[in-house]
Amino acid sequence: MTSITRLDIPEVVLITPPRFQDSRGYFSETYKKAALDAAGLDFTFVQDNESLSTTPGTIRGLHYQAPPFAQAKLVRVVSGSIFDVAVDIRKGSPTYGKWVGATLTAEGGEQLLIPHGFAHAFCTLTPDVRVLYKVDGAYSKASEGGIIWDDPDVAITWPVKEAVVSEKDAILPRLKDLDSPFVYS
Ligand SMILES: Cc1cn([C@H]2C[C@H](O)[C@@H](COP(=O)(O)OP(=O)(O)O[C@H]3O[C@H](C)C(=O)[C@H](O)[C@H]3O)O2)c(=O)[nH]c1=O
Repeated sequence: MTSITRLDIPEVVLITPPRFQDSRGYFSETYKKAALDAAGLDFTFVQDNESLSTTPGTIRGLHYQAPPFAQAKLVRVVSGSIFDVAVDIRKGSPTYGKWVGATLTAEGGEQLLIPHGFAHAFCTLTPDVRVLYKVDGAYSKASEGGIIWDDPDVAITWPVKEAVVSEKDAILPRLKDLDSPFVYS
């Protein structure tokens, strides 16, 4: 049975599909639309992404795409482990600016479902981390936005003090300087 747990911001959901172990290893249905639909998680994913981060302490994000190119994401790890984070950036939300996170591991097969209206980032905890994630909207570079990973107002408790980030991510704005394109409803 797939384990489905809503986090403290309940729109963000931790999903752990079962693994069927035998003497060869294991088998797992890593994505099953019917299982998510049965839990009221109605998403139609249109693109699969993969990233490799070689150095522990790499942080990718905090990123989002603005509507009409907003992306929900279903994130999992196939090698290593990450601390995965979602920040609520829906104007008017009771949890605006708040974050939730979960540790996702290749060993455990945990997945995080992040809906529209959230900025997403992860920090790698091991070398050579491969992250796979489904998105329900195609890539739109022109629609990309973000928040700096160590925004003191968001105050994410990252497992690292110094991070490896891209040049693009190093100059992302603070939440207080962002006019979020998302509205809570
Ligand atoms: C996201 C994306 C990127 N690209 C190209 C654009 C660049 O030439 C190259 C690296 O892109 P970027 O530096 O934005 O990759 P990440 O820093 O891993 O960005 C991702 O990191 C955080 C965790 C996210 O949640 C988003 O999915 C995404 O923003 O891949 C594509 O061709 N298609 C895509 O969907």
